[in-house]
Amino acid sequence: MSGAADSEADETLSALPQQGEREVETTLRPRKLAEFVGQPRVREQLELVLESARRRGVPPDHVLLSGPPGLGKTSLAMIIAAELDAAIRITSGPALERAGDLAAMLSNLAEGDVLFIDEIHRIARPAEEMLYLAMEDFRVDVVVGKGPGATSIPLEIAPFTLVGATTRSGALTGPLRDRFGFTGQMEFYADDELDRVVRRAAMILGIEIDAEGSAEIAGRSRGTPRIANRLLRRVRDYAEVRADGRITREVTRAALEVYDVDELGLDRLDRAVLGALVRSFGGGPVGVSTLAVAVGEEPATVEEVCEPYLVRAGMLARTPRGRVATAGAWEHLGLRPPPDYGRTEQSSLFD
Ligand SMILES: Nc1ncnc2c1ncn2[C@@H]1O[C@H](COP(=O)(O)OP(=O)(O)OP(=O)(O)O)[C@@H](O)[C@H]1O
Ligand SMILES: [Mg+2]
Repeated sequence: MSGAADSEADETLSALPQQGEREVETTLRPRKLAEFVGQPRVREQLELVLESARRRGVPPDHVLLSGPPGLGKTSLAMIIAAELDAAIRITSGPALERAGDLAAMLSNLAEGDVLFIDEIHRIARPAEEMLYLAMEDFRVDVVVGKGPGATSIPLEIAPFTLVGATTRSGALTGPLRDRFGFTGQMEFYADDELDRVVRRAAMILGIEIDAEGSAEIAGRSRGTPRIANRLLRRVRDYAEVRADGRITREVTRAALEVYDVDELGLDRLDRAVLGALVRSFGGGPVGVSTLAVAVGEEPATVEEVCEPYLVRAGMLARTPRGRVATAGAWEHLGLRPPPDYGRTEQSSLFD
């Protein structure tokens, strides 16, 4: 496999948004809860939260949306605002470096607005502390002046609903987490749900696709709508250039062969992680930082982007002592696990 093919596959399968993808993502974003495919639990819970608030005529409790990239957290945040007929103000944890930035946003909110903070686990400490009071009492303390003469002026803000999104709810501090009235835990999508995502996107983009074609794309999308939509566009390219424009199973298979997407939808990084785990560490257990160094990646990327799907695909187990490859991982790499594998130290770790 050449390096170029590697990086291409990498981008095709990354759950993170790629350059220039924002626009098409906006086109494909569901606008209403009813249009939002999958996540039946979160959807039902949210429906109740929103409907009850609507009936009482108050802004709903603050909502935290948690889950791996590309599962629809931003889409849901916008849907929440749309369902409430409310304006949405959008910012992100890294953008709120100074408490003053947050104070300005908060004091500009109108009653019932939705404030969406993406990557809320990356919010700086002073802004986070300001958020506590804002979430609880709809108040901010603005500090005026410096040194001994500084005074703090309490400022009322309009009742609003905070929607936070995070790929790492574990990285949130307890006090912040406790101030959300509802946490929606986003799960990976089932194949039939992704199939609906693909068919919906094909319709919006005017792509002709048959049932087998969309099922094939769905099955290789790592449980992630963002990847499903991206694979659809890459298969569309192939269909237009090398076939008659229509997406069938054969066209999909041939296209994904070109893009180096395997049947499980694993990408270069996934395979590198599994490969290192199996070949360099005998299947583990090994710490995530060590594993990340072995594949030349940030531990956070391995942990947040790569691992959740490997765990779900039954390739990797997270244990208190480190990461462990399952027998299935060896087999997926075309290797045979050692004869006693799974019956020795690792087996007790799978529990
Ligand atoms: N339930 C869904 N139904 C249809 N399309 C969806 C759904 N969820 C996500 N998508 C599609 O996937 C794309 C990515 O979703 P979104 O940006 O909401 O994910 P995210 O969880 O916010 O990702 P990140 O963690 O990277 O911010 C959207 O543009 C949308 O087209
Ligand atoms: Mg998002």
